[in-house]
Amino acid sequence: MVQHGAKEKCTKKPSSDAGRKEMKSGDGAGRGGINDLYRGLEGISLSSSEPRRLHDVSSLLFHSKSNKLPFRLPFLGPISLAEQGSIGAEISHGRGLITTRDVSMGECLFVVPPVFSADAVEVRSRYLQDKLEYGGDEARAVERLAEDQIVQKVQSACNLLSDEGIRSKSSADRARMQAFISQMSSERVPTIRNPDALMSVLVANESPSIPHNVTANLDIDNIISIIRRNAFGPDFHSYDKIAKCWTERANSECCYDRLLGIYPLAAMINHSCCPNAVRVFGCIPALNGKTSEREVMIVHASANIPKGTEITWSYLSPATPFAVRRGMLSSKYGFTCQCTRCAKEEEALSIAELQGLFALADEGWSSRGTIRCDQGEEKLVSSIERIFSAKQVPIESQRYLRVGFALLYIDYFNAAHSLENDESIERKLRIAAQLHFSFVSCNNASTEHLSILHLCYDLSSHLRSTAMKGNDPNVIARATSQVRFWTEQLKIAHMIRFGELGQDLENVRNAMKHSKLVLRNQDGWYLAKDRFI
Ligand SMILES: C[S@@+](CC[C@H](N)C(=O)[O-])C[C@H]1O[C@@H](n2cnc3c(N)ncnc32)[C@H](O)[C@@H]1O
Repeated sequence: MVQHGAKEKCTKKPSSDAGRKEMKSGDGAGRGGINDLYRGLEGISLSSSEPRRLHDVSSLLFHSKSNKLPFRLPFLGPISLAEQGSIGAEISHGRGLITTRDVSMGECLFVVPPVFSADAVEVRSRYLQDKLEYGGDEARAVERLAEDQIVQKVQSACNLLSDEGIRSKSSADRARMQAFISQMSSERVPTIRNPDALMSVLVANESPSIPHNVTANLDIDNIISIIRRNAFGPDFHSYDKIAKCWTERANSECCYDRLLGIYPLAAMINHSCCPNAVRVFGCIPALNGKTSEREVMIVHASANIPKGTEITWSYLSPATPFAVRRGMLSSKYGFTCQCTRCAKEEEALSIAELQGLFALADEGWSSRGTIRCDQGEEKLVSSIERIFSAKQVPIESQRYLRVGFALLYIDYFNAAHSLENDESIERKLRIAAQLHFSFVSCNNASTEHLSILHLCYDLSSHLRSTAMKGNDPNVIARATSQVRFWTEQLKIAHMIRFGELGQDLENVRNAMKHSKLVLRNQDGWYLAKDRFI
């Protein structure tokens, strides 16, 4: 049961030390310029036979300064709340979200603002002020400052509500507090009697039916525990990168719009290692005379989802190897994942010859970004591919397994940028195609997937440039169709991640330009103008 009882002011000092849900980005140095990408797009038809989707979310992302919103917030698409044991819905654990009709890949499921969030500009200024005190743990310092800011905001809403004199004026605060409290651990919440009413609470709708005593039992430990279990961190970037950027660019503008936010509806989504939804964060224009832009979370379907199916996403990067995934899910979230991918990978673990490979995947994970792409690496990736086929691992299992080696593969493909001959580029492209299809099975349009697709685009356009220098029309036609294939894959992945991009070629170009800049450049995030990933 959500706790309602004696009101108490929150007085203890905030402090924090927990890790948070994060995704790792795949970085690498780019070869082909943006212009190559544009050239590859020329002549590619963007017309789609599918009907237009509910909302063109991309217009929200690309025209965020236009002061126009294509819909009202919160936008709730074809979703509903359900719980384990509900008739007609298979929920993996406790409460969860399901689709209320068949949903197509890329369709927007919901768009919500946070009920509480850390303001990046304020956290950055605190961080730069206190910098000397961090003793080498700058990443933790950024995380702690972000967390402390949310604690303070919750405390002040809480204290405001405890004040009898202003209680009647604070329905927005009451709604936010109610949404916040609804995230107390599932053992302490009731079964869902009225899914619509709970949905309303989770998105902080200001309803007169919200009780006045929502501040009950919310001491500092409760607040911190809710933040640590449910807040959404930087997602695409790590606190490490943010701290580095802030330190190195102390005199320039703040280059991260969001750090940490509380999204109670999104916190209802359960985990799967082969999920059917992805999230991105965006900024929407200020409304009603308010000056600052608002952060929003936008959730899309990353696969076709039949009506009544549970909506899931991955709490970890899909590129996390099996053993690491299992350990992290157990220690951080307290469960063992039972998804198809985990079952297939566990089965593969029983093949003796594959066990050495599992160890390699773990090693690649723990030394990510530091592995050098030399001849040894080439042998390593080739031998992974050879073992898969020699041991006749079923295609489905191969796909799941390959994603756990993604970091090794990404390093390997990055090495292709310094390659001397087209034959080896072609070989890499063939392997890349396998990895691309693997990502489609595990987590469409994840950061790592987009990174691989951009690399594939570069490799194929390099082959096409070489072909153009010769005079063989067949070779040129083949190379051109390869570029088109990868461009099309990129377009689809972008549509999944950022929603329906519409018929406007310019929107697709912008999305590709933006994510290529972010994914492939160490300074990408800083350089990118539209910060919506
Ligand atoms: C963010 S909450 C998800 C909503 C949760 N089901 C509820 O009722 O509040 C995360 C918690 O849900 C549970 N959970 C999420 N995904 C799960 C899965 N695939 N299998 C088992 N438990 C899961 C774990 O207890 C986890 O700590």
